[in-house]
Amino acid sequence: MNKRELFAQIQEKKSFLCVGLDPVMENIPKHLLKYEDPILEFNKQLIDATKDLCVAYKPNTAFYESMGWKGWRTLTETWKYIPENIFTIADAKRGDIGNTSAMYAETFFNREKSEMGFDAVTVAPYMGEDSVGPFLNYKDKWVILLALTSNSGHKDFQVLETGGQKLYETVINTSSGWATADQLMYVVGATRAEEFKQVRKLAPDHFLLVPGVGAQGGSLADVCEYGLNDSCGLLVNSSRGIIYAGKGEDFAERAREEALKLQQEMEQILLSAELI
Ligand SMILES: O=c1ccn([C@@H]2O[C@H](COP(=O)(O)O)[C@@H](O)[C@H]2O)c(=O)[nH]1
Repeated sequence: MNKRELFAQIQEKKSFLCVGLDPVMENIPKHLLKYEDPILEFNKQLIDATKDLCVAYKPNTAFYESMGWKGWRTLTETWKYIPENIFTIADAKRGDIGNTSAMYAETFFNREKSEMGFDAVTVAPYMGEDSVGPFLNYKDKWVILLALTSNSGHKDFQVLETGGQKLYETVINTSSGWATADQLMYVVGATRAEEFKQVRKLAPDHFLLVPGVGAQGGSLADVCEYGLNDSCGLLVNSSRGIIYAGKGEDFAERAREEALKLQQEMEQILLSAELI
């Protein structure tokens, strides 16, 4: 899905919500345990309940990888279940020397080989251009580079001054020369709302993937104050706040209610910004 198509989806659904699919077996409602793959069933019901309210799904691969080969199967089947017109993000935070990155890229992008064809993968910038390049070789796919993350540890490196600017600013400045805003997004945490003005100075046209709303306490309104651009430019993620809104048989309805609250807030924001 290209940038124009993504914005068209946002306008049609009046939403820039990304639902994070981060399931943990201990939190799966008990009545689903009778299924052969309870987590897949959980994900399917969540997708059915939210697919008209969101424009993206973001499974974090750690939640699947931790279950070994069965987890990879669940991830693959979850990806296959997501409707084709919804943007899919493998939150895998990969990046290695070139030939290894090429294998990571195949894992998430090469449907013929791995049976998964995500639209985007999250990538760590630390190893530099040759580690990101193999992902960018897939011209119809997206790289979402970690810039300013939502966790408290962001301060250990990302805001340190290097050559007169913060490290995350260097990441954006340098990497924006590697690909256009049609192929590159940045992760910027909702908990870093005070930095969005600066991020937008450096990356005016890029989409930003924004985790940290919901369980981590970030504010959608604060993010949007400076985060929006003329293509919306934001995919705002909530995982636990949506998928664990309810713990019983009505978990999917409760998840829908939480997703709806965010979608309705997003609709008002898009209207105020005259983007719909
Ligand atoms: O800076 C970052 C980068 C990634 N994440 C991931 O997003 C979700 C957030 O989940 P919540 O339950 O909504 O807190 C999760 O997969 C993180 O690993 C992030 O939070 N911050």
